[in-house]
Amino acid sequence: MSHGSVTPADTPPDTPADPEIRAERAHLAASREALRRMRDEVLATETALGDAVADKFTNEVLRRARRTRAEQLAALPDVPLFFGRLDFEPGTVFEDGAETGPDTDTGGDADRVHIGRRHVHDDQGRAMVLDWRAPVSVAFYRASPASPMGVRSRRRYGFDGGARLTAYEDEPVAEPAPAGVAGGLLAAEIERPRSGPMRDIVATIQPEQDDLVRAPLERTVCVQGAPGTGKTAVGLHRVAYLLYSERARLSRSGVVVIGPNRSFLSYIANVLPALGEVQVGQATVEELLGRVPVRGTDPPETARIKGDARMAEVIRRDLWSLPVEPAETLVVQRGARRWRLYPEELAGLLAELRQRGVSYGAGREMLAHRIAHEVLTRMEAAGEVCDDRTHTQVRRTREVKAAVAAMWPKADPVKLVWGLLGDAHRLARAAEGVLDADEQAAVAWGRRPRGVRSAPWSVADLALIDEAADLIERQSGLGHVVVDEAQDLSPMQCRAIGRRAGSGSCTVLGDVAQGTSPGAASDWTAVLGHLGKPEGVVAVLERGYRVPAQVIEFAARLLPVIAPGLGAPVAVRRAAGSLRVSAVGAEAFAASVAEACAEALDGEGSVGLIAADGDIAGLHAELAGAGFAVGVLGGDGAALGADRLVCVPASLAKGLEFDAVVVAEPARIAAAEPRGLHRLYVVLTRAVSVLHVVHAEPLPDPLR
Ligand SMILES: Nc1ncnc2c1ncn2[C@@H]1O[C@H](COP(=O)(O)OP(=O)(O)OP(=O)(O)O)[C@@H](O)[C@H]1O
Repeated sequence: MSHGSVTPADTPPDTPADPEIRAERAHLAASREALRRMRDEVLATETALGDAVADKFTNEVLRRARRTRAEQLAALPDVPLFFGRLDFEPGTVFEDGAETGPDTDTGGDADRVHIGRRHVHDDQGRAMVLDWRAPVSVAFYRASPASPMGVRSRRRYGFDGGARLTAYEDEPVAEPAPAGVAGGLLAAEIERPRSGPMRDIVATIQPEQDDLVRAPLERTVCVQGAPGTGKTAVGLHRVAYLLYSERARLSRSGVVVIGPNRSFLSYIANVLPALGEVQVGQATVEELLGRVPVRGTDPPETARIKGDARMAEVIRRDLWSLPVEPAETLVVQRGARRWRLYPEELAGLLAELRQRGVSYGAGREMLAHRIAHEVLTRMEAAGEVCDDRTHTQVRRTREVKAAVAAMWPKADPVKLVWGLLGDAHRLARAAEGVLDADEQAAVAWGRRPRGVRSAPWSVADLALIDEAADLIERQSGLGHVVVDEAQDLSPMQCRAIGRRAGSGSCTVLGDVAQGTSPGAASDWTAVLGHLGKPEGVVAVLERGYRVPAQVIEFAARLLPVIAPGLGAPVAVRRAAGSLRVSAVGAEAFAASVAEACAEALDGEGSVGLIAADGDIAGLHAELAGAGFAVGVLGGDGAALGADRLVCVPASLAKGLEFDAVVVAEPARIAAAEPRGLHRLYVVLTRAVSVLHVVHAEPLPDPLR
């Protein structure tokens, strides 16, 4: 790749000498002004609001739509409106030299478009900035010497912290690019110091990522990727892309992004709004399935069995053991006459309905209808005139209701699971031949909790309740579901999420080497099967953008133990001095950690001190006592971005990143849980620039 002129970003002249930069800045300012006008227009449009009471709802909907549209058009002050430009061969984009807008006539004989986060047009409706998701923009990410897509040259821009354009880099598409990461601006973008939440990567999406981002809505995509390969980024950008290309379908059915915990969700919360998408739901699995408050935690083995797909069969059997054959004749009194249905007739109706494959609740409804129908058949045979009203009346008689209640009892998902886990005999009946005695003992509550509200519900129980709920009444699906850190989902959780997706598609993101939950997945085909999307396509991302090679090579020493057969990631950057490992004496440990933090703070950007959960409070107290401004990451993620230095419990590190990371005592992280080495792998791969490992105990074997 060859570069055009690059103005050093560290000395941005207010009136740059380079006329190209002056012209580009003018276009940026004009685009910003045009976007402001577009937004003002939306807000000023007085949609004809009706005043009749019946119109109130419509009015509210219109108002809300207007507000959303205005939010989508709000320019974020520190995010530049465009980040790239394409010069196409003339006639590729515009017919006969037509131009995109008033500022795009400097391309000589080229068709020139600026690519940005939003579509911006001028007064006459001519495009000033094309949305990165528009079909023409694809070439920005994919044009290559082998397939130039009509592009002559691609320009990327550099900006300073205030979104002021300070540099550009031209890349003639016909020239082959060297292997490794693209030009200086791309490397600079990746290394730009982090502060606060995750940001978008629209300016620098790589071809292998773009393939996944633009995969069609119908396709379920499963991305296996080493730490920092951009899985989360790909998932969020795919959402933005799908909302652009399939807006009508998805705005009806909805999209949700599922992440491992609240602090992770707050970390990624700004990415979609920065791309103009303000209406995507985000939830943890616990929130998504939360029919009861979670109060308890299961031992790992219990969690693993409760998460096993065999539990679906146990629950199905337990629920369908509820309908029982009637013992008594049903007698319906109408006026002076009595109509009888004998037990064997009722049993026939029951058996027939059980075979139908309908949900439990629907079957129950149908039973009342079938009974009423039988009674009416008899009445008609005896010469009585019946109509729909008669049917309804019969169905609603006390006798029919009582017969249905006895034969096909009402079921409630929470009570069902409560009853099942709290009754060893009932569990044994439902689990016979499915779970062995030890497994049954592991999932049963020692003693039945008094009520459903006071039960020590665990996260794993939520998926059991959800399974029961769906058997009782089928749920309707969303248009698209993105699941991040999917390797940690149990099969039962996958089933629950798959039901939310219904006939819609999923983006499944994860890394089997980072699986830390008791039932963590080692095989994506199985995950897709449990999600009910066996046709999903598994793709592998290999190039790691976050972590420098020296650091990833150190962490990858764990791979043969934690994920045999999984290839080591290929880092796109090497950075001398990016890895330090300090062995210190136990007495000097705290001071050494503090010193490592101080050194990390000398550099730019965010610093994470990661340690075993149980060590965090002590380390935080030491640091605060030594005068550091330091926060502790808690469940809500509020500490991210508040202080430059944050203490991070190892269990919350997943998915996060910091410019510099200090890892205190890896052996204790590894020893803290059954899949501790997987946790350690996660922890060691959070650094963008520098990783400093400080230890007094010996390093875990594979790292030595
Ligand atoms: N094409 C790209 N251009 C610039 N930055 C990128 C690109 N792809 C990824 N990154 C950056 O690399 C970092 C890692 O990305 P991301 O968090 O999406 O990776 P991940 O695969 O989800 O990692 P993990 O498995 O550790 O959760 C982020 O800072 C992201 O912005």
